[in-house]
Amino acid sequence: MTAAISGQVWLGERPLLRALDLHLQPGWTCLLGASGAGKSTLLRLIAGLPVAARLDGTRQAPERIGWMAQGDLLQPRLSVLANLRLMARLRGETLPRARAEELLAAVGLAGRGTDRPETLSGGERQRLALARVLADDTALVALDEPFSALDAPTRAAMQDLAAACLVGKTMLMVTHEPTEALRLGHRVLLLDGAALHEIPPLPGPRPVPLDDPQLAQAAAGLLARMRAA
Ligand SMILES: Nc1ncnc2c1ncn2[C@@H]1O[C@H](COP(=O)(O)OP(=O)(O)OP(=O)(O)O)[C@@H](O)[C@H]1O
Repeated sequence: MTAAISGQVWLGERPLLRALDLHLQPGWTCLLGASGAGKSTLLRLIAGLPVAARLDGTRQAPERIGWMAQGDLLQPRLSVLANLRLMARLRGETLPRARAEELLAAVGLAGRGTDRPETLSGGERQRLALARVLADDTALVALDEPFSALDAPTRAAMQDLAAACLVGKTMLMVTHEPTEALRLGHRVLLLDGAALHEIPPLPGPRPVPLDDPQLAQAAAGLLARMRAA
């Protein structure tokens, strides 16, 4: 087990989660739910980030956690390479240049090291954000709708790339997209009625191929369940 959180989560007098008992294992756990249900709050609680809500319970998580969100948090004045090496620099460490170049190549950004973030497309910026997560090399990676601003083909490509690059780590990802949750999720959770509900994952390796005949049907079923929630 990489991380765990249990107890109750309260937003003032309103319970966001009543009998929370979540244990995260290596692989992808995808978290869905209606807007305002508390997905980002739960993710941030696990990541140890500030939230408006209060946890009455316990949290167990690694000291350092990777973070990837819709906003890529790139520093506009720094080059691609410098952005990639920034986190290590802030910790007083050095990410060797050869390793940084290797990571850029792994995410399809070979040769872009001296470019500025403004010259990257939305998909390329998220590739760089993924490389930064890989550079951090944390056991747990929290992802808050990281691909939701991307067009459909770029989004699918990022799902494939993230699944390939993050093998062996523990990922908790908030998403609004049932297909994305089912493609990546070894475990799929729906937050509804202040409780987490297990959605049966699809069989086979991750990511589930886009043309898997079971994917569209399962995604339609999950969407219907989300609409009824
Ligand atoms: N800074 C804050 N101050 C007060 N209430 C907040 C704050 N941040 C979130 N909330 C409230 O906490 C509840 C859960 O918010 P949260 O962002 O976790 O939901 P979510 O499921 O991630 O929603 P979405 O899918 O729209 O991002 C919501 O009712 C929201 O209004």
